[in-house]
Amino acid sequence: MTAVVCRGVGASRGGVEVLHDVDLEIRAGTWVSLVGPNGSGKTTLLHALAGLVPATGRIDVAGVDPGRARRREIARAVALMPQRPVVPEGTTVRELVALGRTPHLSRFGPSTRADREVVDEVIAQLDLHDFAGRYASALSGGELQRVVLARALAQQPRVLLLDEPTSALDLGHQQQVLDLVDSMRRANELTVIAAMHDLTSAAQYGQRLVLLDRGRIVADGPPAEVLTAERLRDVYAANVEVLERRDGPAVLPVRGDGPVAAVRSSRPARR
Ligand SMILES: Nc1ncnc2c1ncn2[C@@H]1O[C@H](COP(=O)(O)OP(=O)(O)OP(=O)(O)O)[C@@H](O)[C@H]1O
Repeated sequence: MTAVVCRGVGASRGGVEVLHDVDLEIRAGTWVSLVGPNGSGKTTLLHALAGLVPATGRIDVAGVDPGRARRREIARAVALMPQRPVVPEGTTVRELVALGRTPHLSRFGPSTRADREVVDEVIAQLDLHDFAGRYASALSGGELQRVVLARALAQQPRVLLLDEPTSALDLGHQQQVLDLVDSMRRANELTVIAAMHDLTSAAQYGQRLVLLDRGRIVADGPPAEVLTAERLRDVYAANVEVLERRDGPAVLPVRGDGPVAAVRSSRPARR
């Protein structure tokens, strides 16, 4: 089953078109890692999928057109874990996570026991017990990132959009969070689209990598095909070595004498 379709999608920010002619078709239950340099349009694409920025072309996310559907309908299909979460002052961690249930509540109705169980479960899964009663605004960046992921998971979406989900996390929490999302993907046929800067993690968790450059998709396929040293030099202006490993390619930055010097690869570069 197809979970996400984009046909000729474009989007503008501040009056400038920053996303051009994006075509994507994603099967339900797939993890797609969205990669690309700063400003290449990853956040804009995620926001277009979540109906937060207007887009041209056609978008279908779990049967919903995010440009036309009501917020509540969109929020039942898609959850976004934003790069820069906004936390209402005076909200506890538990209250913030419980906000994820809002699209499922009957209008003005109270939460049900099932809603509270979902909240309890994600709090346990993300090890947030000790924080549950604290104000979210008083958490560290990494703690807040886990809380915001918990809110997105409590939403029980069919498509989960993650915008740099581990940027503030230590190594252990990075693995914990990515493994948890992956286990939910497998268990519930959840579709995951994650903008990630760490290309090795992006390749480890994504069955498919979509590489954006200046608002266009320039490569789309299995990680080992997308991540070549030559392509990364072209797109990122970076010196890297791409190592072939059992669980996917690993991208190792190589110190050069200047920008894009001496690019080497452990296998022939492809484009
Ligand atoms: N609110 C805005 N107003 C004007 N321009 C914007 C706005 N938001 C983003 N842009 C511009 O749109 C382009 C795409 O930005 P976007 O945030 O989608 O990139 P990104 O790939 O997510 O970048 P990063 O990796 O740095 O998070 C950039 O040139 C950015 O400066």
